[in-house]
Amino acid sequence: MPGKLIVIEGTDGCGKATQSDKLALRLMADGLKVRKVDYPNYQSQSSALVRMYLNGEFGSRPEDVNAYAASAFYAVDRIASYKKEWEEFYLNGGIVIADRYTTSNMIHQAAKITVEPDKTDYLDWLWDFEFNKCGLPVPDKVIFLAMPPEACQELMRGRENKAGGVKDIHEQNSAYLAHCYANACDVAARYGWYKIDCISDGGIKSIEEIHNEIFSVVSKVIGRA
Ligand SMILES: Nc1ncnc2c1ncn2[C@@H]1O[C@H](COP(=O)(O)OP(=O)(O)OP(=O)(O)O)[C@@H](O)[C@H]1O
Ligand SMILES: Cc1cn([C@H]2C[C@H](O)[C@@H](COP(=O)(O)O)O2)c(=O)[nH]c1=O
Repeated sequence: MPGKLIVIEGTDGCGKATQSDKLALRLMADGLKVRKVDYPNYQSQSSALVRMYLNGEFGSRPEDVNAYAASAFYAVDRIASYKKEWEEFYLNGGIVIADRYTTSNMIHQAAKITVEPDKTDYLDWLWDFEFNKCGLPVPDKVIFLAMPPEACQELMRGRENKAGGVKDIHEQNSAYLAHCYANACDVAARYGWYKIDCISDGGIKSIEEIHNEIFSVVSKVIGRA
């Protein structure tokens, strides 16, 4: 019987790695069969086209590659990782914690499409493509870290740059990231994602506070509440 797939989502720098690592470690410490995956899978050759895109080799603006083409790059990387790294584990009952998933295409690629019905058409296409046609599992729960763009910028400034000082074409474009955040709020509501408001009383909630909220939601999903 398949296990569970839990996705931690949000815009760039909102705390996904921090929270997904913490969650996976806590579940493992509780003796559960857990695996953590993250996307893009930069270490794998399967992410070559994603890396070329984010490095600006197809154009320096996100919209230089349309939502459908860019989504296909990311989907191919995910399929390779699923087949090689976690399909068997998941189908045999393992719990998979994903830092980003198909849901990142919903946030960052759907943001390129501003008119209706084009955006809904794209979202329907993406669902059918990744889950029905390509056979990736549908998440049991998507937890959306609602961290506004200014707060994400603050967190990313405080972090050592992931790529040795070089920002990718999404990170270089603060207007695009702000637009992705607005789109993420819309998509989260459409798909019933669990939304965590990461700001309270004008400040960013602590890592521990956000973790406890995530843990309580996930405990219900895995039947441990
Ligand atoms: N709630 C928080 N309060 C304070 N600092 C935080 C919080 N959450 C994360 N951080 C810090 O913010 C930085 C960015 O967090 P993290 O790397 O987890 O984000 P991310 O969403 O995975 O980033 P990316 O989208 O670039 O992969 C890190 O230095 C992390 O320690
Ligand atoms: C998995 C995935 C990612 N993206 C976007 C989201 C980010 O802007 C970049 C990846 O950068 P990170 O900071 O290294 O996480 O790519 C996307 O558009 N679609 C996806 O499926």
